[in-house]
Amino acid sequence: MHPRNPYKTLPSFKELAILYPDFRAYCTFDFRGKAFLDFKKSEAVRALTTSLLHKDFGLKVNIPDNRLVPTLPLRMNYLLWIEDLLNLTCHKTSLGKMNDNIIGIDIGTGAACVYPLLGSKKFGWNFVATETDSVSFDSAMKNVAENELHKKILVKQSAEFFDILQNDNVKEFLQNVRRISKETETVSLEAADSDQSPCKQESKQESYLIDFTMCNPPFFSSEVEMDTNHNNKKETRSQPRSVSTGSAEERVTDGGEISFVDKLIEKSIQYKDSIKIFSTLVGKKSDVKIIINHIREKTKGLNVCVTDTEFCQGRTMRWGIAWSFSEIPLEKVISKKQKMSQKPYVLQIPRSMMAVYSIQSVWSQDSVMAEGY
Ligand SMILES: C[S@@+](CC[C@H](N)C(=O)[O-])C[C@H]1O[C@@H](n2cnc3c(N)ncnc32)[C@H](O)[C@@H]1O
Repeated sequence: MHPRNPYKTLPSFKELAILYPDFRAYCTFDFRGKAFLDFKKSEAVRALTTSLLHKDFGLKVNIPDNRLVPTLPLRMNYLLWIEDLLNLTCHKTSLGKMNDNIIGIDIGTGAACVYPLLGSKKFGWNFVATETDSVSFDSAMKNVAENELHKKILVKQSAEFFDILQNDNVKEFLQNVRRISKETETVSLEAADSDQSPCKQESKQESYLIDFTMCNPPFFSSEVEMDTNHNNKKETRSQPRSVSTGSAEERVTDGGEISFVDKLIEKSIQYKDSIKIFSTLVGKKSDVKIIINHIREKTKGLNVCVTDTEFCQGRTMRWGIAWSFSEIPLEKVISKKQKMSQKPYVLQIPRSMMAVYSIQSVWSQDSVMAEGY
C-alpha cells in the first residue's frame, strides 16, 4: 500500500453501516456490534465503494448493476504513484502546488469514472476521459454531472487513445482549463522565479499539452481465459475472495492487455512532444517484463525512460508501468552504470521507497477488506 494511501488504515464498517443504510443492508453484526460484509455479493461490494467515495471524498457515484465496481485501495495506489512521478518530474502536485494546471487522460474510464473523479477531488487535477462502451459512457457522464465536475472532467465516447486531442470539443475544454488555472500558474511561476533549483527552472521550460495518461486496460484475451483465471484462483485460495464484478466487454480485449498496451506505446511515440508521462496498469505479473521490452523495442533510437512499480492491496496485486520521452532530471534516481551507458535508461523509484510500499502492504492481510477488495 502506498504510504499516503488513506486505505492503509482499515475503514470502520460499523461507522459506514451507521451512516449508509444501503451499505448496512449487506452487513451482518456480531454480538459486540462489529460489522461484516459479504464480499461474495456484487451489490455489497458496490455499496462499500459508493459509501466510501461519499464518506471520504464527498463524491456521489452510481454504478450500473452489470458494470465493474472499482476497488478504492488500488485506484488510490495508482493515482498516488502518478503523483509521485509528477513530483519527480518537477511538477508541483498536492505535495506542492499547481494542481489546477495538471491535465491527465484516462483511457477506458469505466461506468464509475473513478480515476477522474478521485483525481480531481483529491488532487485538483483535470481529466479528459475516454470510454467505448455506451452503458459505461452514459454512466460516467452522469457521475461527472452529479458531482458538478464538468469544468474539470470531459468524458468522450471514443476508441481512440490520444487522437481525441484533435477533437474541437476537447481543444475547447483544454483551453478553458488553462484559462481557469492561469491565475494560479502566474502566482506559482512568480514564486519559482525566486528559487534557483533546477527542478523549478525545468518546470518553467517544458510545456506539454497533457501531463500524464493513465489506463486500466481490459486484461484478458478471451472470456475463456477470464473464466479459467477465476476458477484457478478459487482452487488455489483457501479463503473466499471478493466477487468479480464487471462485464466481459470491460475485462476482455483482443490479444489481452499486451496487445492493448502495444497500441498505446505506438500512439505514445506519435504524441511524445505533447504528453509528458504515459502509464498503464498491468493485471498479470508475467506481462510486466514483456511490456517493458516492447516499450524499449518500439522506441529504439528515442530518448525514453521507463519505470515500473507494484501495487499491493492485501491479496490483490497489480503492476504499473510508466514511460516518458521528456528530459526528466534522472540524476537522483538512475544508477551510475545506467548513466554511463548510451542505451535508453530506466527510471527507477528508489529502493527505499519501494521498501516502504511493500512493508506497508502487509496491512490488510488479516483484515476483512483482504478478501479481494
Ligand atoms: C478494466 S475496465 C477499467 C475501468 C476503470 N478505469 C477502472 O479502473 O475501474 C476497462 C475499460 O476500458 C474500456 N475500453 C476498452 N477499450 C477501450 C478503448 N479502445 N478506448 C477507451 N476505452 C476502452 C472498457 O469499456 C472498460 O470500461
